[in-house]
Amino acid sequence: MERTDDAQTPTTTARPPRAAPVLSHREDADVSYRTRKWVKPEDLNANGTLFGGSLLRWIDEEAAIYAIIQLGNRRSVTKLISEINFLASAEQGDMIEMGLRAVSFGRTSLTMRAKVRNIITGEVILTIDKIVFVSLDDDGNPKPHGYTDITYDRDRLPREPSRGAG
Ligand SMILES: CC(=O)SCCNC(=O)CCNC(=O)[C@H](O)C(C)(C)COP(=O)(O)OP(=O)(O)OC[C@H]1O[C@@H](n2cnc3c(N)ncnc32)[C@H](O)[C@@H]1OP(=O)(O)O
Repeated sequence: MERTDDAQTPTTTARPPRAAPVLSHREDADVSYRTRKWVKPEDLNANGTLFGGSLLRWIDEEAAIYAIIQLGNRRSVTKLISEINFLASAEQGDMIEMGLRAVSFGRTSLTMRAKVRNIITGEVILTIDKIVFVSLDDDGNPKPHGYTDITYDRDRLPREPSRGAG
């Protein structure tokens, strides 16, 4: 039986060669870039470009680790992710980097902004104005974290005496 257009496997159209973009190393005005990812076949959507769900999973994990370090509490959970604006995409083999910055510290929460860019094309893939994480107590209720600004060290990480001791 002849295949219809809808049934065809998507193919990636070759990008015309272009000069490598000059990206600032790890910082821009909005965020500090942290984790880089390589776009693999399992990360693609039916259009043959980066699947938004994969990207959101990576960002949520990145934000969770950032919040845990900033709030000094492993029980920090995603409360809110604001509008996600997909501006560009990435193809198999591209490398992307994810950036975050703390915007404000509340009593129990931390608000961050996120940006993802394509290292190969230099394009911004998405921006998220607000990602809110909440610090929880052992009963799962919001717990005051006591912090008002960013730490650049690992000094808030909760210590577990039974682990890592000589
Ligand atoms: C890493 C992960 O993937 S975690 C998995 C996904 N996340 C979850 O499962 C969390 C499920 N949600 C919950 O358990 C609850 O909503 C909780 C415990 C997080 C919060 O409960 P709430 O009843 O909203 O708590 P409460 O009203 O006290 O608000 C807690 C904080 O969140 C903030 N907050 C609550 N709702 C919002 C909102 N819509 N937008 C922004 N901030 C909000 C509050 O301002 C408060 O911050 P502050 O103390 O710094 O002022």
